[in-house]
Amino acid sequence: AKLMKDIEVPSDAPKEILFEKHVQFINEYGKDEDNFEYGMTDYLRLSGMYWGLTALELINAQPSQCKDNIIDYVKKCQDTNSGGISACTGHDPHILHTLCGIQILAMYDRVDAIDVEGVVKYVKSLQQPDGSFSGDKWGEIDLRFSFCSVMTLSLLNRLDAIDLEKAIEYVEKCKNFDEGFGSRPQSESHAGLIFCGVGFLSLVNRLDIINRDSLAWWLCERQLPSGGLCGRPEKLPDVCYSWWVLSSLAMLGRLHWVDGDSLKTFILACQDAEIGGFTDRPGNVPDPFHTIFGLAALSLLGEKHIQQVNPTYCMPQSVIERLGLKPQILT
Ligand SMILES: COc1ccc(S(=O)(=O)N2Cc3cc(-c4ccc(C=O)o4)ccc3N(Cc3cncn3C)C[C@H]2Cc2ccc(O)cc2)cc1
Ligand SMILES: [Zn+2]
Repeated sequence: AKLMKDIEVPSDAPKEILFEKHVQFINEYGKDEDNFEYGMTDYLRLSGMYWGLTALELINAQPSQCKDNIIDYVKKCQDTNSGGISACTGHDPHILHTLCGIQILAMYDRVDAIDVEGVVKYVKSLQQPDGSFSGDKWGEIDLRFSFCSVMTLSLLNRLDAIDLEKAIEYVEKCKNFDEGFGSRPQSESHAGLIFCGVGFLSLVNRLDIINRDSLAWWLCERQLPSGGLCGRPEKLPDVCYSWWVLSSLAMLGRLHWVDGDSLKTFILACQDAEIGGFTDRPGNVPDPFHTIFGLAALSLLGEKHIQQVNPTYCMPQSVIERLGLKPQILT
């Protein structure tokens, strides 16, 4: 039989959630100027802020930065003539960072702080004649950008601004024979893109397009003996795939098909006991990206000391309810 690539969960790995360590890790991340992280993550600063701030919100902790400074930073990242939002002042706007900026403002109920019409104009400008979306003015097309565009507009209650039927038509073209999704039509199925495809259809109430049990089966096939989930066959487990696979299963009403106990053990083992935060797999370097997806996955697995997370938006359920948003979830 083919040897399955997997890892061993170390026996001395953490077995409970190190809440205080994670608060410290997020609040101190990237502060220390001479450590390599500082300059490295300029190009994804606003995304890093969304990942860190949402992690803190889910574990009921406060950011060390005051909320007005955070709001002001998002405002400073909005590009006046395109309306798009950049990761960092002086960088080009991109839909990935535009979404993160809107997610941060929505979480703090401060969407009024920026030029909403400008954001709507920017997202509209990204839609192509075939219904697809580019990520920015340079024109790269990816299913991720369809998902981020529609999520951004749904948070602003402005889905009327785009050709939704064409957008849905394009996403249907990205569905593969295994019911999974890739970046573009005929691209290989990958758990991260499946999350984008399922999330998009959840936002537009069209999960009927998917053969639910075939896709749920493909997703559960990603679980390895270590309990961890991987993104494609023959790949190593990684905690962020816990989120892409679990949230997709949650939207499809098949979360119970995965072995939650062994997955929880794997996720807990990805915590850094020294400095806090989650890594992609036990023993590696923690970062805010894997921290939010580790905590959000634990929330989906029913961890009672973590706030309920919405599987479609990866935001606190209380925020989605306050905004009156009802993404489709199959039961
Ligand atoms: C460290 O190497 C990378 C590689 C890709 C990226 S990415 O921006 O294209 N991206 C998100 C991502 C972020 C981090 C990270 C490090 C520090 C911080 C601070 O907040 O965030 C790390 C990885 C990462 N990846 C790569 C990855 C994760 N697991 C496996 N891999 C190969 C994902 C990548 C794509 C992406 C996914 C979701 C999303 O909302 C935005 C981008 C960033 C750093
Ligand atoms: Zn990862």
